[in-house]
Amino acid sequence: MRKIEEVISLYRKYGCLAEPLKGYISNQSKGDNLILKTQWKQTDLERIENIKFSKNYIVRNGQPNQFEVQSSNIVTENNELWNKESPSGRLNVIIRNITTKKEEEKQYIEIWDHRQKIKNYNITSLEKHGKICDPDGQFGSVCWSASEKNLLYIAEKKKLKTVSYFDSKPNKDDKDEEEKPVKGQEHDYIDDWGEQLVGKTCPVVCILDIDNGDVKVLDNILDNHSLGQAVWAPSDSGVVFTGWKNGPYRLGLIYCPIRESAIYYWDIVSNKCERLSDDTRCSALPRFSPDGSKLIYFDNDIGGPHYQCARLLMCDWPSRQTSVIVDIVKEPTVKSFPGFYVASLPTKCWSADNSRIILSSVWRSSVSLVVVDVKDKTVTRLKTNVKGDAVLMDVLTDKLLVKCSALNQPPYLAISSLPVAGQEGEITICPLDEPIPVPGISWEVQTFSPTDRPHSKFGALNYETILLMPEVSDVKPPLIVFPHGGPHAVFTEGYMLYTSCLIASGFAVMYINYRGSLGFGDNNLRSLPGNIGDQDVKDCQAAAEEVVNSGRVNGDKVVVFGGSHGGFLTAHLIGQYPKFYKAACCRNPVINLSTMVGSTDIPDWPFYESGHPFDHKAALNENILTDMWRKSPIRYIDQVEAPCLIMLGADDLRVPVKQGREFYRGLKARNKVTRLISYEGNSHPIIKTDSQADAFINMVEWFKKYLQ
Ligand SMILES: CC(=O)N[C@@H](C)C(=O)N[C@@H](C)C(=O)N[C@@H](C)C(=O)O
Repeated sequence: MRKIEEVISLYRKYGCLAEPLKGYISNQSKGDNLILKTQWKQTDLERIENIKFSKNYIVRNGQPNQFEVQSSNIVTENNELWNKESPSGRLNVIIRNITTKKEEEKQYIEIWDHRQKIKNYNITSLEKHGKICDPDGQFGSVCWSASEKNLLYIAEKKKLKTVSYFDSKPNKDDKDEEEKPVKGQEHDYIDDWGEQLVGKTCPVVCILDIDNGDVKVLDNILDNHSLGQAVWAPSDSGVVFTGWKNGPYRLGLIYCPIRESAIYYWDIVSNKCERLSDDTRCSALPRFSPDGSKLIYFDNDIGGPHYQCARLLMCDWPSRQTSVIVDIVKEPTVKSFPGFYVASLPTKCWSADNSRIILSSVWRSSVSLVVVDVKDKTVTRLKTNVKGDAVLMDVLTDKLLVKCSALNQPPYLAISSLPVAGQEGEITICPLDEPIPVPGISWEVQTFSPTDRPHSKFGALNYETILLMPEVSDVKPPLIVFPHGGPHAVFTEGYMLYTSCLIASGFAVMYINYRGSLGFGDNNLRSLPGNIGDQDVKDCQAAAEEVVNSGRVNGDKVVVFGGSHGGFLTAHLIGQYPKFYKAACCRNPVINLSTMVGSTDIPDWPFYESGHPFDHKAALNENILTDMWRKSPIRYIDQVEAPCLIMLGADDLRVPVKQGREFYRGLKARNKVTRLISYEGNSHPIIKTDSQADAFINMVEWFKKYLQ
């Protein structure tokens, strides 16, 4: 293992690489020449901040899949919330966040042509709505009308002004009723959508008239709903959007596409709103075909596992007839299509001839490009000529802009071509910049079939691990067992900074996609709820023992690391197998399911994952309390021997700091070696520039100390 000074310099090197955030193929692209507009981020550890910059490319499409690339100069922008060109490519909109000298936050919508800024609207001063939602966020979207006369965006609904009962400022009589401030409600609790959506209470659809700056706010078209993901309907006849039901109270929405939601259409002429999707399902991610004849979206159950296998549906726009294009896949084979697991979709995801959809989806332990023919409802995996994950960023005239990465390869952008229908086999990825891999990392995916522990309902299911090894190691490396969180999430063959730095520091790392992970079929995913703390723990331990018994790692130097549900598994593993692990590090761990219920933004999660039904009226009782305790790591705290480092995001609403603190106190009271680090300004993900770097070095130091 490297010295800590070397680990720090490794992190400085790999932790500050530029990473592509988003990009699109410009509508100005013509024939052979593609114009790509991309936005990047880069960590600056000296300034302790993430900077953002844009980069444009001209790609000449010579021979098929042979592209000549020129990249433009780099322009930095940190206050740009979004930059999107109009359908013709003639105009660009920039939504800008400005903090004034008086520390006021103002938002502007700027319209640019090829020469200069031609309009600049101070949206905040209009006082028509609250803050504009991040277009990349849960609710966000920014969409030009086909006419290029209007811009669709999502903003927080305007909140009532409130004043004290003792406010003596005279009420201006000219104010209409809803403008008059309300007395005595300044301290009312305002329900919001929870983790990373604090203050997001009721987003609404807004329409800006590009020419005169008027803003129309659609804040009364759908009662008691939050609106988002809005797109223009064909011929700008109205707006299609996703509506999430607000009441009776909101449950955390991020990472939880199971909150009651439906797809709606608001007609601009009638001002009427109609629901397009099934109100017994959760629907989201509406996308029109280029000719406007078809609308697709995804749906899954309301409630249940927080990520699920989703259905792909298509609405024939003229007739509004809706059909299922791709259904849930309950039990795929190791090689077959495992179903759709989609957290987001690029704005454009259709082939030029309106017959196919292209997207990225989890496919066992990787993220793959997938093509769906909406006529014959076939699903084809697009294999690429590079290892790792391929995430679709944009499609235009059957050219694909793809974000690629691998376990040893930081993310880069590439261009490729969609094969003709029926011949979707392997595609050639053409990088826009020369990929620079992290040297010395090899890996292999292993499949486990725990036939000795079949699931009571679904029988023999399998799961996978990814074992990453340092290529150059004169001794058997120590092993970090690394289960993912969720639990309905997955570790894939894409790049992760922490992992590449751990390997480069001399550790072996084993990702564990235990049963219940995404990408292995719906039955696999649903096998875990009700069995957490047992099935997932045993899956992790079986995999860890297998790799130790294989002699490839130093079995006397095994440690474990995990975040959130991965932290839950970490705490379980050191409690249930106290002699096996020499040290542990858990980030925002779930420690006690019953005490999580009253403080998390997702109280349905501890109920559902421990096998108990949930609705908004759900309350703990003696039976549930006992069962939750039995499934929680706190149950095994007396057995813990491994020194345990606990890292918390001080603002975490998902797994509140009380969980980690409960574990810390229990360990301290039992004279166990433990340390708790609380990172201010971080929520569930500990990703602030300095915090993320500090957490990594502290974790490596902790492991090195107890592996000596
Ligand atoms: C997949 C997922 O994130 N599920 C949500 C319900 C969730 O936030 N789960 C947390 C308990 C968790 O484990 N989150 C993981 C993904 C993490 O590492 O933050």
